[in-house]
Amino acid sequence: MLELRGITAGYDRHHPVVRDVSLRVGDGEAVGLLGPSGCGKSTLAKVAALLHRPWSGTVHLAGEPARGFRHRAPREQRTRVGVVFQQPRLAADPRLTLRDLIAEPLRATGRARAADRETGELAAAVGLGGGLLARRPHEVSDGQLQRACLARALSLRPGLLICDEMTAMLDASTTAALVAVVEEYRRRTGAALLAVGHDRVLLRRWCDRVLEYPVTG
Ligand SMILES: Nc1ncnc2c1ncn2[C@@H]1O[C@H](COP(=O)(O)OP(=O)(O)OP(=O)(O)O)[C@@H](O)[C@H]1O
Repeated sequence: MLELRGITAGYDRHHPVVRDVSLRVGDGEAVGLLGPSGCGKSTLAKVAALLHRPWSGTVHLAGEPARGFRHRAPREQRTRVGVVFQQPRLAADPRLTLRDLIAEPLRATGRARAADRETGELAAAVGLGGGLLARRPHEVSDGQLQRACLARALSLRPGLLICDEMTAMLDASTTAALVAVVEEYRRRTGAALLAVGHDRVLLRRWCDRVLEYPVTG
């Protein structure tokens, strides 16, 4: 589903933060990526989600080479990947209600009717009560906001879900609930998972395979 070959990436021309990394996530497979803080895991996750252009190397999604990154990534490739980041308050637009946050990708892809119908179902699937959907990010807890971000990431039914330290800020019961939602989604759709994090025990329990940074295959 995802193949990264020889990825080198960074933010300042002279200091790559990811150096020649290769990694493969097969169809339906769950791969964990462990590594110390600052080693470049999130940067690699952004490259895999087509949100950051690597300096060199190739990204294949569902067998096709990436045809662009960031705003140049074609929609049909971008929507194959759902991403949930560590800090929902940085990822979520503070002006949107949780309902609009979840519905936005469906509306943006011309499915406004489906958005009206499916937003409640997506919210229920991640354990968000309907009463919370009219609230904005500052009016809910981190756990509730992260549930909304997960519902949004699943809204376009991606074949690959990338969870970049999705549960790092959450307590044990919310972590277990969100992992269960991802598991149920994967069971139903056969989607693949790339889970990035520091929690070795969680990643070992959650994933078919756990890679340690630096990874080469
Ligand atoms: N947008 C950015 N602009 C400049 N430098 C950045 C940017 N994002 C990350 N970096 C730098 O790139 C390096 C790798 O960061 P990255 O977030 O990929 O690491 P990480 O392994 O995910 O860390 P953590 O586990 O702490 O989240 C760090 O030195 C960081 O300061």
